[in-house]
Amino acid sequence: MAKESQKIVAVDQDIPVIDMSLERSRVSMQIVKACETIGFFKVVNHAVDPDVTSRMEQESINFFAKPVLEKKSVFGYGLKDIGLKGDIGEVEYLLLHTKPLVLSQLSFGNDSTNSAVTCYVEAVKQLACEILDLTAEGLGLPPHTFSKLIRAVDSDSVLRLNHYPSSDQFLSGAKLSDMSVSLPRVGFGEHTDPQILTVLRSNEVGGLQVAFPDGRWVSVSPDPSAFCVNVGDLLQVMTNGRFISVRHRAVTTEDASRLSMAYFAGPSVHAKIGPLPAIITAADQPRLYRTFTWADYKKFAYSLRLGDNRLDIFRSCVDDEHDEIGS
Ligand SMILES: O=C(O)CCC(=O)C(=O)O
Ligand SMILES: [Fe+2]
Repeated sequence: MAKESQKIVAVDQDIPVIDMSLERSRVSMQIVKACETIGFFKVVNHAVDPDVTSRMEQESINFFAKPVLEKKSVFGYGLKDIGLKGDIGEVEYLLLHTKPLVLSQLSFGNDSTNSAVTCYVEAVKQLACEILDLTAEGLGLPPHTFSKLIRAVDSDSVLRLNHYPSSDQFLSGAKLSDMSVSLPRVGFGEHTDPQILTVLRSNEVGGLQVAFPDGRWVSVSPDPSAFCVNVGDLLQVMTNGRFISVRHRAVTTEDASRLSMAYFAGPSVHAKIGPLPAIITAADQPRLYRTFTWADYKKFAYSLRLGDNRLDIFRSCVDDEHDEIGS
């Protein structure tokens, strides 16, 4: 039996759904509240053109329908192995760097693929920056405090396409006659996202679950017209722990395959990340994290398992650092 702390609720009525068309100050307050209480929310009535999303989705479907050998020849493709430390899941994925030059010369698909990916990345980047600007405003910070890190020419943001096959097509080779396939399978194990902010869109098949501070795992109902947004580790650090980098996971339970497209908005590898002085001063709080570069953080994160807590090592022991953050 599931422990109380791991209880799953079937509905996601506790997940904030933020209507981006509402009055700006209201949206910004709602975003800040969601980031502080859960670290996760959905946005609707956003500015991403549905045609741009559909084209990206179709390119993803086309890619995952290719023979495995062909997919394996594409840089960034992964089958079941997540990271380098032995984590596995019922997932195949394609990880793409979002630098314009990389996107204009993809090693799969054709010109139309390149254009679909470029347009989608631009659209979700705009959305991530808009959400981050609203976040900064809600915190009383200069509007571009966070988004300037994403807009930097050498921003290290990535797009990951995840494909979770239906339960009758498990990658592990299990068959429907196998009783265990009716149980949820781990698609993408429990983790936090390392970057600043994640903007994720999925098809109509569910599977994403988020951990609430009270210990519940809440299943997120799929809505292809919405985007799921979650706080990443770096935003937790920059807000000195005021925002929660939410733990989440994806399970496969349905007889249909799930496709998710996650844009991870990150800074340049050289960017210095640490609690923002304005946040520490405003809350009159001790500084919880030391300053580090995104390169330092990534190097350390690669040495850990997917579900490990990566932030503890960056906890502050001293209170005397005043490096310029985000430079
Ligand atoms: O597919 C999902 O809904 C979750 C994927 C995810 O958490 C990730 O790619 O980091
Ligand atoms: Fe994630």
